[in-house]
Amino acid sequence: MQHLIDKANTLMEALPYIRRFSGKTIVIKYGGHAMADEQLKESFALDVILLKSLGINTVIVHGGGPQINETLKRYGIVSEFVRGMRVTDSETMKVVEMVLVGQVNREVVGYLNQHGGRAVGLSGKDGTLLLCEKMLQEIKGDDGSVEMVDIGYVGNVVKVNQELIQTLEHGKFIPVIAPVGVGADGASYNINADLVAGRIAGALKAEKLMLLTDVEGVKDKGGTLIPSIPLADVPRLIDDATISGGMIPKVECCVDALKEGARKAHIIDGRVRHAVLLEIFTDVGVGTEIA
Ligand SMILES: Nc1ncnc2c1ncn2[C@@H]1O[C@H](COP(=O)(O)OP(=O)(O)O)[C@@H](O)[C@H]1O
Ligand SMILES: CC(=O)N[C@@H](CCC(=O)OP(=O)(O)O)C(=O)O
Repeated sequence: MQHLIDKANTLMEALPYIRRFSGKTIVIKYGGHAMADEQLKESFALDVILLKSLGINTVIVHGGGPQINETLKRYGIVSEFVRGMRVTDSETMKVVEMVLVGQVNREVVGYLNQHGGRAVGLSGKDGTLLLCEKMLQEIKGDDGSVEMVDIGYVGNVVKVNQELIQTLEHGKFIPVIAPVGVGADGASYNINADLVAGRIAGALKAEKLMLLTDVEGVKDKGGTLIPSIPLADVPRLIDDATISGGMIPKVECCVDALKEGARKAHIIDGRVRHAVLLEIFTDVGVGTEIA
């Protein structure tokens, strides 16, 4: 009997969170590493469908970095990153679009729908969902000098067509967005998926932005998880290299989303089954909150 009471208690623990989030928007960035195996993909799909059934508007932005790497390798194209952004020439851009829009997006939509969801796949080009401009990357030299580097077809989001997302939400659909945007000239741009999720969360004034990744959260130099990072500490943690590589766009996009009006931002471990539910519906929370 006790285990049944424990189950009921667990459900009751979720009640205040259901009340708080019902009718609100949560933006989830589903990283390429978090799609590691079949069980994880299934638990992610079920989590999202549960949120939607509880009346929580859920918007998915997916990544696909490892999947792009695999295909580029097959084509013999070498790829490098500058501060977590892939240097993207026109040949690389074709592969990025093919993998993100033609493969990963289809797969995420397929999983959600197969488990009973009403997912609709979009790229940032559909309905000009993500209008972009070319991003230049800032490189700081050891002498304190700053150089702006052209990294090709890498985009910064200048405008989000939030009306398109809201139309889908009102129709009870789950938007699943591939991080490929369009420039004013019609060119395709590769956008870091964290950045897209952050801009969408900001534009929608989301209740929560969740970035699912392949580590427990943000760690200090000793490798210990930092549960909460105040906004003001982020530049220092990047400057002293506590935060590096792919974690830089993650924390920066959390900061941007919060400044734009999103209420909370979390970086959590997508390798844990039901990570999304644990973060939203339990008192403990998981990962790192940028506060
Ligand atoms: N302070 C830090 N805490 C945790 N991970 C960090 C930190 N600094 C850099 N990283 C790196 O960032 C990676 C996550 O970024 P990335 O590989 O781009 O993830 P994703 O594919 O989920 O977007 C981690 O696997 C880790 O190697
Ligand atoms: C500009 C840039 O770096 N774009 C990313 C887009 C995919 C992505 O962000 O995927 P993950 O979240 O799985 O890393 C890339 O080309 O890998």
